[in-house]
Amino acid sequence: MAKTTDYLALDLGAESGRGMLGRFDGDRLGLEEIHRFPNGPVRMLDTLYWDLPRLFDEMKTAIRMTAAAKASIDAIGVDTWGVDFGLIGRGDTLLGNPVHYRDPRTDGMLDAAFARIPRERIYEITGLQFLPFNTVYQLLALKTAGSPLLDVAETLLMMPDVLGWLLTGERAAERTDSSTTQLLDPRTGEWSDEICSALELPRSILPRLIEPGSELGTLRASVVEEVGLAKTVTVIAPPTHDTASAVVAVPTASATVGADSPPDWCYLSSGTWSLLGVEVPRPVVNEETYRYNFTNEGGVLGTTRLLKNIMGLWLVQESRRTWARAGNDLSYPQLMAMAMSSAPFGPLIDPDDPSFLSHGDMPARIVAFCKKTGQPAPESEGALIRTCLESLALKYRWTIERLESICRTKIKTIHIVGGGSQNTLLCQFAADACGRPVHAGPVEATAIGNILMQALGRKRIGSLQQLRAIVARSFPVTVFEPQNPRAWDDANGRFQELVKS
Ligand SMILES: C[C@H](O)[C@H](O)[C@@H](O)C(=O)CO
Repeated sequence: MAKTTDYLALDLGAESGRGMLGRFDGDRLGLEEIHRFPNGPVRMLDTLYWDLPRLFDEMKTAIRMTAAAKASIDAIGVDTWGVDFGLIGRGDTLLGNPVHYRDPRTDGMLDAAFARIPRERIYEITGLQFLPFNTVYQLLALKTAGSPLLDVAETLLMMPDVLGWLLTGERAAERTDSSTTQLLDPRTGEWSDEICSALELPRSILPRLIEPGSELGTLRASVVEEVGLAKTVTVIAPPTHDTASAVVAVPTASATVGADSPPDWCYLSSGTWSLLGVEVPRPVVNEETYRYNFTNEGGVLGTTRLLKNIMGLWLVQESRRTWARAGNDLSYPQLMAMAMSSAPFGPLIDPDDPSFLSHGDMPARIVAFCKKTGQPAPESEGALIRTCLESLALKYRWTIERLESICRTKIKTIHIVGGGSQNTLLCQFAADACGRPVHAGPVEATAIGNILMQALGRKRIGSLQQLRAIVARSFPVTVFEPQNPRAWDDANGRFQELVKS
């Protein structure tokens, strides 16, 4: 009888966090949700912050509940969304709460950076897509505002690394999340001195880099006591960028590590954001990836995630919040049913129009976009949600066609993983718009990738391929076959005009 080992994943997303207990018997993984908690910004004065003390407390609650469930945890791993960070000062002082990436402090910082080092040069070094909230522009905003924090900071720690430090006392930067900073050179694998000096950012605060799957440390004695554990537990740094953990858990049989043939599958990590890309054996940085603003984020075992950020279900989440604030509180199932029964192929939007990025009245912005592009506005909540989902599906097609051109390949299968893989309407639209089968699942891909990379780090799994076979044996996948291609081809013609303009 194979030995069963327990691992705890603390998986924090922009909308919610969870403690997931994974039971691995060497062949299959069982998953149990121990604790789920909401997440979201806290506005103080004019800044949007993350509520770090509450998030850490929720993580301790998850560990306490796991201990109470008598699970003998072999290791714990923390993952979160990318780009955001905390600053640590002398004597292990946390210098304030991390700021939320949708905070407008980075407005104008891209241009401010390009005035000091050419846009092309930043891309040449980092291979990272230009997004206003990349860590480098958040640091430049602090510098430009003359914030005292940069003067007294000893160490910058990305969100998962801050939480790892609070658990263990160790300061280190796990590579996958560090790759979302636009300060890392994926070829040298090191922080870029050139970008730091061009922007006059303190290179010294960037900590040592560690690989996904490596040991970070053990729980502090004070944490062990507070959560009621009998003994300390090892903390492994999984792929701490949630998207990286999700990509690990894609149940594909195709190998990348050591493969010379280009990928014939793509992944879409679907949630607040839609992260659509392919797994490649090395960074792809060229004129085409630059023109279409593709990114090279760090993967596991030497792989690279060549992908694009697409605005995602944030469009639906923020519309729902706007209507709820106005007293029209509609649930997601209600909104999906209303969208389903709305007329197909009404107005379309470019989901990545900058006007959709920050918090606020999303329905009004979508109506404004339609007016600006000479289209009638959606006439109901259902029609507006349908506009969002159809437009997302068409942006997936736009992205896949460019990935095929960049990688000289044909993508045969779309793997949709994460919470958004439960959105059957969007999964079907994605299959239809892209004319390729969608394999949806697993839902908890991030926690699964986090847990199985802990097991790999503990030498209980020998390869990424073996890991993915375990996922395929342990979790269901729903297949959506493409339908109605003609109608989507017509809509795609309209959409291409929109994204061009
Ligand atoms: C800012 C986003 O959080 C980031 O680009 C994305 O990769 C992510 O982390 C999604 O959870």
